[in-house]
Amino acid sequence: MSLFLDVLAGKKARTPPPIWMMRQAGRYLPEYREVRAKAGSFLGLCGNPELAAEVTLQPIRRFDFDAAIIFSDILTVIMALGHAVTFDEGPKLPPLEPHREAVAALQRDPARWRPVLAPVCEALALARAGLSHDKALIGFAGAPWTLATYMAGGGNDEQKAARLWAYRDPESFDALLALLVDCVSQHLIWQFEAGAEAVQIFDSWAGGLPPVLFERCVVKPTQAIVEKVRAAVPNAPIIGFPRGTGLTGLLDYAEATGVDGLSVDPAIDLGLIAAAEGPVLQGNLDPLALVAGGDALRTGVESILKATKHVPFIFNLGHGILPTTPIEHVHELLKLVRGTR
Ligand SMILES: Cc1c2[nH]c(c1CCC(=O)O)Cc1[nH]c(c(CCC(=O)O)c1C)Cc1[nH]c(c(CCC(=O)O)c1C)Cc1[nH]c(c(C)c1CCC(=O)O)C2
Repeated sequence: MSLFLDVLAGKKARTPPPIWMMRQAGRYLPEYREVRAKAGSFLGLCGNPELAAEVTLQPIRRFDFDAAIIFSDILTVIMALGHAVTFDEGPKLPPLEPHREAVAALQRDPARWRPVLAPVCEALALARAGLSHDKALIGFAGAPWTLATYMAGGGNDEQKAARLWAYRDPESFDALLALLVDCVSQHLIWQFEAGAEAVQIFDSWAGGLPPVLFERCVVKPTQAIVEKVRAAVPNAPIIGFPRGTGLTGLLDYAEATGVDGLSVDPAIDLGLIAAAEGPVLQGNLDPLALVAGGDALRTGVESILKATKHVPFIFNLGHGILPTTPIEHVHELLKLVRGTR
């Protein structure tokens, strides 16, 4: 079994810990930029299984990370529901009308989701075939709340449109979340069937919600996904990443959803959360400390390793790697985490 899966199964602390990075296939790598140019567009790259598998493997070849994450995007699920998604310096979606009719018009037949999501599964099979057995392959999906924030009209604006919709018309917003729970669960199950050995659920906009909305829109839908996926794939290893929730939100989420792993954002004191009995921890270096390098990187890594010395732990960033990250800093990070290995 790979070091990553062994630790995620909660067996024990390992020194050095397994390491991978969110968004590890991306624009900071020249070989990624080359394939991306060949594909023509980001969505073209996501929809081409050979090229998607190739960029999935690039960071493993270059850095020998312990896990590969399949190259795709969380917004593919929205496309499977029949809602338009384009990318132009970030995602651009026409806002879904906050009414029952608009939700009812979305595609709810799994047979119609399948052709849109199949390239992800084909890429997973190709990537798994290209990985050695000591490396794990991670699938992923966006969480219903974060996907709904993009559908309602933008994520990075305190999620105003989605929050207003959730307050003003709870019935249709909950129907949207329920549909997203079904499609995300099915997508994750298909990914396991195609060769994923663990999955991560990205809830990038889980932070800043009042407790009632956090419970209703983040915790409950994620709990339902974990249940559905485990019903189809017994013991499926699942990592949750509810970003920006603070310590108590994170602990509530972990306990209620039953995820195996918790990806922790940079604002959380890992020492405090390591002291609480909970899921396997993953995280949480500030991506900007990796951009900066030097002392910021060294002290950041040291404090994370010290805080997690006695608990099962997976080293990662606290959010995705930034396109401006110097490649030498990633090598330096690996040296700091792995010593001379
Ligand atoms: C919110 C979100 C999205 N996508 C994702 C999230 C959740 C994580 C997070 O909070 O960052 C998740 C994601 N996006 C991508 C992956 C691939 C796997 C990985 O390496 O982690 C994953 C796991 C590729 C990508 N997704 C995107 C890129 C850049 C596209 C390019 O090559 O031009 C990549 C490599 C585009 C994307 N996709 C999305 C945005 C906001 C953007 C634009 C921002 C940006 O350009 O970095 C939506």
